[in-house]
Amino acid sequence: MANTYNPYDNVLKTVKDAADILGYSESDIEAIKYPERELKVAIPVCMDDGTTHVFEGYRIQHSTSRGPAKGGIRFHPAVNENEVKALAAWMTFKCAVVNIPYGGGKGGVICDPNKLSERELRAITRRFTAAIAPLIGPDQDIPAPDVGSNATVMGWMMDTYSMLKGHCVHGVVTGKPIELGGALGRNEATGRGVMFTTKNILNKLNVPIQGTTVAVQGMGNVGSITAKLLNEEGMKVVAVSDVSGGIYKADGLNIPAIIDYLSKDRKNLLTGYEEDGITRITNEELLELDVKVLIPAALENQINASNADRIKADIIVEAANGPIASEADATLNQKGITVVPDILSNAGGVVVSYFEWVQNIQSVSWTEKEVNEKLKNIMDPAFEAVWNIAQKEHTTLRTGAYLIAVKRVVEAKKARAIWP
Ligand SMILES: NC(=O)C1=CN([C@@H]2O[C@H](COP(=O)(O)OP(=O)(O)OC[C@H]3O[C@@H](n4cnc5c(N)ncnc54)[C@H](O)[C@@H]3O)[C@@H](O)[C@H]2O)C=CC1
Ligand SMILES: O=C(O)CCC(=O)C(=O)O
Repeated sequence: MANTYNPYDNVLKTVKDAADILGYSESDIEAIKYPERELKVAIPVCMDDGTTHVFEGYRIQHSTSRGPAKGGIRFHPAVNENEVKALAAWMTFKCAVVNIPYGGGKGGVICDPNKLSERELRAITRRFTAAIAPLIGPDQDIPAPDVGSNATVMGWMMDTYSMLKGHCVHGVVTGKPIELGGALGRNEATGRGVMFTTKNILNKLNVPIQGTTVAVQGMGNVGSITAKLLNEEGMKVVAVSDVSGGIYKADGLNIPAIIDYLSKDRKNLLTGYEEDGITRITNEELLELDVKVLIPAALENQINASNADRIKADIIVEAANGPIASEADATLNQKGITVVPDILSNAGGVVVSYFEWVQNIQSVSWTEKEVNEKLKNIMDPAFEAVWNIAQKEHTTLRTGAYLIAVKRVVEAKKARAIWP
């Protein structure tokens, strides 16, 4: 990743493009250029070897205009302030485009979970939760899983926060273990939303679902569930990858076998996975494969000025947040590649997080079938609305999504009369 890359600049540029089409003035959008609150914390942890290591963490609330801040917690070595700011802002616009009553926030700790013992990870999580406790809460800011964190981590966060409050607070985090009030279907929700979105775009472009080739970058929560569900729908997943590299098979990979392999290894790495007929490829090669659908489901800035002109997929469904840098968007557009933007295609996770929070607050529980149906009932109309506005305004789907989202956020700010 180039040192000069600042994903927050990407967000601001996209917001400005949409605001210009909407006819908003600089004053109208001034406030959404700045995160409302940023907290940087030091997290001292006693490591297994007895030494003390101080980790750095962040919780940033981009906006609470439409509701409490909402967004995941990332544990990754590349976490930095600009990244968390961008991730928080993307949450604001994601919640707006699917019209759920949240603003946007995000958190992160600079660490590599693959190099930590479970005890060390738990100690980081507990100390981090205590440090950001003044900012979070069911009515203020509700964390959830993101890269490097998961339901187990959310369980530790909920426990730590509840200890500080002196009573059980289910609604402080979502994506929790089912035993602690986690929503059925949350673990699969982001991938399921990506699957709905992929089917929607294929339908719009008159591309058959059966046998259509897909490559998925990243085989974590989002990528692996996406690959699984698309495979079950009859698409041919020919390539997948993770941080250790990728694998390719023209006839289609055995996705259930790959997921089974990954589930047996705590570090979740594809290294060592064997299947007849596979070729090992790099992540760069995966992105440049001649497939119908490319699904980046790992990190930001994977497609940028250095490789955009080599992308051969016809459709890119962004499952990761910010996988395409702004400067690459224009190149992809000129090449006739259709991009379905992150704030729409990966919104399934936060939508089911919203369902989890609603269930927690009301002390009720919905079946997985109910959750999945309600998710589809939000994702499909949101896709349709973005598609329609992009057609009407002759814009990309990304600009279309921001036309809807920016308008909702700006109008909410105006309705609250935040400025005199
Ligand atoms: N977990 C969720 O519910 C949601 C996640 N997202 C986004 O989806 C993306 C993936 O998140 P998760 O699947 O939750 O994370 P995860 O931690 O479960 O998986 C991340 C995957 O990316 C791979 N990876 C890491 N660095 C890589 C690199 N340099 N090149 C290729 N692969 C690499 C990892 O090996 C792993 O397979 C992120 O952008 C996240 O913000 C978006 C919406 C919701
Ligand atoms: O489920 C959530 O609240 C947020 C998930 C997330 O971090 C994201 O959509 O990027």
